[in-house]
Amino acid sequence: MGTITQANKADLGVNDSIINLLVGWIFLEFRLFPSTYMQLCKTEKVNHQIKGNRFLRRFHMSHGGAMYTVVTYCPFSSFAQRESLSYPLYFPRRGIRKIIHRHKALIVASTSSTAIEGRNITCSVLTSKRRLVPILKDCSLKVPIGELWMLLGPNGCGKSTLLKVLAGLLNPSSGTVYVNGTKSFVFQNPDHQVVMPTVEADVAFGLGKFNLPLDEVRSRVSSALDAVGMLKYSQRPVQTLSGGQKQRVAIAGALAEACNVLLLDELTTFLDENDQIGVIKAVRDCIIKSGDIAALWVTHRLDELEYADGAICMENGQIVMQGSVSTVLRFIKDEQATYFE
Ligand SMILES: Nc1ncnc2c1ncn2[C@@H]1O[C@H](COP(=O)(O)OP(=O)(O)OP(=O)(O)O)[C@@H](O)[C@H]1O
Repeated sequence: MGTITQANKADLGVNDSIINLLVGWIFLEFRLFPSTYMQLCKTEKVNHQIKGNRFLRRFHMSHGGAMYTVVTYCPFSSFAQRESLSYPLYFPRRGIRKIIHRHKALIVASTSSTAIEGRNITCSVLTSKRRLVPILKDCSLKVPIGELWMLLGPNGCGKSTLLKVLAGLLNPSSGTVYVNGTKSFVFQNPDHQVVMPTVEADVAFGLGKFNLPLDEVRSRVSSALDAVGMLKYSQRPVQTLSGGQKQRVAIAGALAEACNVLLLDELTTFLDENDQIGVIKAVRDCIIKSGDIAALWVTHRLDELEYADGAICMENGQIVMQGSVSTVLRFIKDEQATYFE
C-alpha cells in the first residue's frame, strides 16, 4: 500500500468544479438519507492506495461492540483524496469493498477488581516484504477498576500496539487479554472520530446500534457531555470546536455508550497546554464520579502522571516497570540519569 503523492493527485486531473458538485451531492445525500450509510462508530485510517481510478482505504472500525478491519473504495478518487482525509466516515455503504477481518472477541475479566489484564502478550506484524517483525515481547499488565493508568515509553517502543491488542484491533501472537466489561478506544486525532454535524449528534451517533428510546438517548448524551464539561456546546457545529473540545466530544461518545474501559491513545498530542489539562481533567473527573470506569492513557508527557493512579513503562516492546506513579517516576528519572552519565 502506498501513500498519496502530489504526482498521484495531478495524474487524476479531475475538474475542480465537478468535484465540488460531487462533494456537495454526497454530503446532501448523507444528511438526507443517513441510513444508506454504514454506521461506523470510531475509525482510524490505516493506509491508502490508488488503484486505477479508485481510491482505497484500509482502516479499523468498531461497530456493535466488535472490531473490524475494513477496505473501502471511492470511485471519485479526487474527492476522496481531497475530502475523505478530514471526513473519513462519509462513505456510502456501496463503497464498502470488503470487511477483511473481524477481530476476535476478547475474554471477560479475570478478577472482579481488575479492569484490564494482559498476560504474556507477544505480538508480531507482517511487513509488506513478508517479514515477521516482533513488536511486543511477553507483556503482562494489570489496571484496577476505577483508576486512570498511564502507559509511557519512548517513540516506537510499542505503546500503541499494546493498546490496540487490548482493544481487540490487533490479535496477539500469544498471551491473553482480559477486559472487564465494554471497552472504547479513543484515537489520537479527534478529526478521525468526531464526524457528525453537531456535538449532540456526534455523541448520539454511536448509540444508534442500541435501539434505545429517544429519551434514553437524550439523557445519555446530556450526561456524557456534562461529564466532559461540554454540555453547553451540545448544539455547536463540530467544525467550530477547538482540538481539545473535539477530543472531549470523542470521549463523551465513548462514555455515552456506557463503556467500562477507556483505551486512550495520546489524546493530548495535538493540544496546547490548556486543552491538554482540560482533557485529562475531564477523563479524571469521569473516572472519579463513575467509580467503575478504568482508563489506560498512552502519553509521552511526564507531567500528565500527576493525574494518574498508576503507570506502566515500556521499552523496546517490553514492560519494564509498572506500579505507583512515584515508583515509575523514580525508575524513569534513574534511567535518564544513567543515560546522561
Ligand atoms: N504494521 C507494521 N509494520 C511494521 N512495523 C510496525 C507496524 N506497526 C508497528 N510497527 C513498528 O512497531 C514499533 C512500535 O510501534 P508503536 O506505534 O506501537 O509505537 P509507540 O510506542 O506507540 O510509538 P509512538 O510513541 O511514536 O507513537 C515501531 O517500531 C513501529 O515502526
